[in-house]
Amino acid sequence: MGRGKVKVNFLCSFDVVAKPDRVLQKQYKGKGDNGAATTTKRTNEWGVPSENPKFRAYYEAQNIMPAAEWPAFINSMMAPLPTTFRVTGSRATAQELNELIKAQYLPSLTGITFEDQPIDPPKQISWYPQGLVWQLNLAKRVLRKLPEFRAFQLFLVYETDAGNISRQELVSMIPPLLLDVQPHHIVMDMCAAPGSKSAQLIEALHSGDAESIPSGLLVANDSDYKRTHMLVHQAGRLASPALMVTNVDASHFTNIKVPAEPPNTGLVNLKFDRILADVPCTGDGTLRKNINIWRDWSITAGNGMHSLQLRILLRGMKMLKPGGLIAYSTCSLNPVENEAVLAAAINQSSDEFVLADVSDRLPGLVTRPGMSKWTVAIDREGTLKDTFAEYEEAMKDSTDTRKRVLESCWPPQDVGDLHLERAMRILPQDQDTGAFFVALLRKVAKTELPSSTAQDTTSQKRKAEEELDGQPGQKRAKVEAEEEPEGQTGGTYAEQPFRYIAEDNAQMQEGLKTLNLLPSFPSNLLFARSSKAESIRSVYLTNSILKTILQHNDIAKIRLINCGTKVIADHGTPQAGKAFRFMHDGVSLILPHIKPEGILHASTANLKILLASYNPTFEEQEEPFRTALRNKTGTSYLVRVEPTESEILKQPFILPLWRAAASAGLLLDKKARSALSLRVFGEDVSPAGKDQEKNAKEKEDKAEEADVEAAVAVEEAELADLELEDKRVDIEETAGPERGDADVREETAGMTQTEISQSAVVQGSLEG
Ligand SMILES: C[S@@+](CC[C@H](N)C(=O)[O-])C[C@H]1O[C@@H](n2cnc3c(N)ncnc32)[C@H](O)[C@@H]1O
Repeated sequence: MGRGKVKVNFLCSFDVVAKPDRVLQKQYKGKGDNGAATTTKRTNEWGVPSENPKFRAYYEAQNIMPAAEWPAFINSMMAPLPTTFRVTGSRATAQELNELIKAQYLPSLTGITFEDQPIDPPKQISWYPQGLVWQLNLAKRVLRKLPEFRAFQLFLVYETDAGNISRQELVSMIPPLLLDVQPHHIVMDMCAAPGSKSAQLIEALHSGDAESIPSGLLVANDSDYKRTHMLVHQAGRLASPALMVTNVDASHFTNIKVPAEPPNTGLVNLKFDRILADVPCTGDGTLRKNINIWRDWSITAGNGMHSLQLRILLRGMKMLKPGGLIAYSTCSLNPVENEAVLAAAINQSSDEFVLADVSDRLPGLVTRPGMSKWTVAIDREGTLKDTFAEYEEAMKDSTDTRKRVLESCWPPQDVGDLHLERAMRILPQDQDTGAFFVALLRKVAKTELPSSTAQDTTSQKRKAEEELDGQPGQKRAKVEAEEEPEGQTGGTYAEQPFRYIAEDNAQMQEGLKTLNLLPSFPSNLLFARSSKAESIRSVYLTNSILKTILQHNDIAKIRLINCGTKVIADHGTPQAGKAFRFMHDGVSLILPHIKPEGILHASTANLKILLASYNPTFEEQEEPFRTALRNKTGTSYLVRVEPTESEILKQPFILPLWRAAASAGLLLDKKARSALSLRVFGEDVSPAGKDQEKNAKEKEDKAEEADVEAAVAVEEAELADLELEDKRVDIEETAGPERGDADVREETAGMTQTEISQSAVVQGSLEG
């Protein structure tokens, strides 16, 4: 149901239903921090009412925290969320950027005050590995007024645009960390868009040697077609030959086929080492940024999400290898979307799954244990039932044929055995974050299973499947269908084909020769996206498992949207023939396979010239780079710059270069160019940066002109006033004092000339 359609009158009183039903029966008047009733409506900084009586009553009934903590909880939920950002990329470059933040920006952001209040500098998050995450808690209004913070903000914007920094909610960073992904892991992100967690998972896959291609894989899936394209954009920043993006309903994720391990033959279903099920949810943990939830929150919405969440988790569990890990997470506080889903999934899994104890994994992160007791709202009025039996009893005479609440929404009888306390709920007041829920399930190896388990579970499983389907008669067919689910999304699949390029393809061979690539370059792993085999424009590189998958699966069935990294593109013309050039995204993949003559060496002075204009001539460059450029005959090279003068920047920059007859330019998009310039030279020397500066200068000049005009206007007005005063003096001498120039002078005392001018302009515009 779209959020916009939820209609909740949050000032209504709840119906009082006769006992023994427990009903949320408060006539809500709002509660002050001391719990006393008050009629004041809370509003947050946006002026939006930020209390919802049903929300509070429901969660008070759930006991999600001790009653004494409600004031702190509500206060946190009403406050704007601090900005958190994560330094991304390969280990060495991320560490370097982090050092830059510490050495170059942090000192200037420390010890600052605003209106006599101390301003906190960005804070490094202790529990995030290598300290790569920072939290900044500063109102925009204040930020705008502090030049040091504005400079830092500019740096963040540039590096974010260039894909080196990712703004991401702090709590959302937890599930990928718990999964502990290694470069050889086969990983799936079932509900991946917009992709911040996928980006973390890709980084983990690439956590080995920066230049080596991971042997593992990330399948990043989302059922929403448009959102998969957001995902491509986000993951594209961390372009990986081990990434594929798909667009299916995760609860029916189609089995991906791969050849069986020898000596077996034929195809088998690909099984995963790690799966993330960051499922769709009601999202009430995101109240701090999605303020409309205060108004739209519905007491039964969680029940509505439960079934899909459970089906997605169960499908993930089925695709996991024994010994593998699956993280389940939501940004909802509701136990029906959290503990209830976990309990039902564990109980339907033949003792194959256990909740992992991850309490010591992220030292410093404050979490609350998962709950083993909760209650379920069975109608919009907020009638609560503690057990399914009570619910059935209440419903026995009901003629209401609408969808019933599933039994799995309630705690199961064996809830005490499931170790739900190992799940983690994160509350906003603990570390100034959004609210979140996460748990890690481990699929036990077959050898760990008790022998009796297999039989007991078939009947349990049937019952659960029957419940999820809602129609006992249809149970069989559905169970069979689940063995070989069809990917479902609705909508046709009309993506360009993914066509691997034959190794003897003459165009490709010719093109590769001009690029100075070594025979070790995996040209067998290159594909082009086009319906015609002969049309090769953009060339993508994948790893071998991705190639195997593409060769053995119907890509329309897995609804493949994107995969691999664009490494080379053709910029030739039909007349001149192919002219391949390197793409920035693929440089680290090319580097191990390029001959020394394919790399040009440049100084930071050369780099500055390359950044400052798109195609500087050879003549503009300093030696020895100028001669090196002159002596080359090809068009596509990598340029290596050692930032030797820098204390912090130690990693060489390797950038793609296009060499024309008398000029050579970097193949970098505007944003990457600006970010690199700011990072190395402390200013944006790029053409875009200059334009921006020019625009800013023009604005300043205009403002100055306006100031001058206004000053002239003030002078003229003053002259007029003087004339007036002269006249007034004449009159006063006969008629006594009036509000005159002295009052104006008093009002403007202490104002600068510009302020006076501005006040004149404002005054003018008000009047005029
Ligand atoms: C909580 S968001 C995921 C956020 C994402 N993991 C991230 O960190 O950027 C849930 C996602 O699930 C997707 N979704 C909803 N129903 C789905 C389904 N049946 N199968 C797969 N994805 C689904 C939504 O389109 C949405 O993008």
